[in-house]
Amino acid sequence: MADARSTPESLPPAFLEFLQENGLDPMMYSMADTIPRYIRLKPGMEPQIPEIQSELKCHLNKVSWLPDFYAIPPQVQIASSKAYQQGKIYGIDAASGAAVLALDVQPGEHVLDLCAAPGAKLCMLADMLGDRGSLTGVDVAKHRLAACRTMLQKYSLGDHCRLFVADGTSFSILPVNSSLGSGEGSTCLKDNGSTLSEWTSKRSWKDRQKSKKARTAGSPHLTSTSEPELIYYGKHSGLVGLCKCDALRPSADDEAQTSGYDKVLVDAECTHDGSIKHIQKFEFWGWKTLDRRVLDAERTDDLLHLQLHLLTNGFKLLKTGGSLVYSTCSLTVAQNENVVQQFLCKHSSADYLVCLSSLKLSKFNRSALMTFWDFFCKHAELQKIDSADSWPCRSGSIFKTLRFDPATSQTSGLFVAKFTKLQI
Ligand SMILES: C[S@@+](CC[C@H](N)C(=O)[O-])C[C@H]1O[C@@H](n2cnc3c(N)ncnc32)[C@H](O)[C@@H]1O
Repeated sequence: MADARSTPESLPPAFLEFLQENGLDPMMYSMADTIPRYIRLKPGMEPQIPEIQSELKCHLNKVSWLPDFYAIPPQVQIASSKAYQQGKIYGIDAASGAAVLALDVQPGEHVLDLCAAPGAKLCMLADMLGDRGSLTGVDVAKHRLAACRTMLQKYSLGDHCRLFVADGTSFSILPVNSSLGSGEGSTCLKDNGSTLSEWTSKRSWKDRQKSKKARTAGSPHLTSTSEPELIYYGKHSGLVGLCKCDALRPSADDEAQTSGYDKVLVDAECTHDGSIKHIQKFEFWGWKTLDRRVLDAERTDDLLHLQLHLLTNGFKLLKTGGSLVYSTCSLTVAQNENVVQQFLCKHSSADYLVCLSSLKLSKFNRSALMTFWDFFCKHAELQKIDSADSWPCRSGSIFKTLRFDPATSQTSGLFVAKFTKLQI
């Protein structure tokens, strides 16, 4: 890392402009050397703490509000340690751990992680699930999903998991033991030869060309017509009889009501401005790679549109009574509270028009809201995150939403909102 203290003067003008537009304080990027690094210890490894401490040459400070998390000094590198290589620890920010904990996953549940890669949250979800239930990870980027598979295997957490390369805005495959079985409305994905073959995080020439094409076309994700590609399944993930519900068909909503996932995590694509480590990487690579196009995606509504669609589809795949957590590592209001508000606007007829008129919406978002209105009637509700009472975070500007930031939480920035699906 070049220097772990990006001062406001050292940040590139395009990024400073983005921060200013969003009322964010550039000073937080100078806090990197005062915020600890966090690791998660695989449950059951507690007796090995003294050995891990002596190997990392630092004390593991238990994070009192987050089980299995430890804070270590920010300069300690874990990648070359045996504890890391042998799958006893992995790096994950405490705020990310909180987003996963907010889902309150219970053994035996069916869980969907709609933007799963590179997979730290997926691993924690798999750990919470234990040896019952199922975990489905989805990501649009195949090479990033490769990292998920590597992590699941390294930490021996893959038995109940399956991974799909798919667009989370249209993904429609229900949990494995869905009551729909393999009858009408279900689909059985076949091994196309590449599914079961070993593949690595190295991307093929064809893949690279595909993403290059997508980037040139200004679209970081697959077209909604692309079929999901199953690229990993654990031996207890129940591959056969995959049930699909047509995510865009209103009646499919009924299928998901009873056969959907118990818990859904939508850790949406965002500008990553709340992640100090992410921003530092650009400093290391040279600021030029901090592409203004990524930041501009917020301005042009592309990203906000993607976030709203990911949240909407995740909610569609949720079972009645289930919970969904929406999180981003951006600190902007546009990618967090505004997305939540737009989403909620679709659920209460009383609030709907008031909301719609109060929001500064582009023509596109306004018509998208009108389209979705038919599909959702009063069955989403923001839920209080009970365990958060002891968390070092603050409330977002919408009641029951939470915000972590370096100054308040000694963590990276993260926004968390939890919804429940009510019976209608
Ligand atoms: C913030 S990262 C997720 C981090 C991940 N949850 C973790 O803990 O490691 C956002 C992810 O969303 C993925 N993504 C972007 N657009 C998507 C889409 N349309 N459908 C599914 N995933 C998408 C990106 O490839 C990226 O891996």
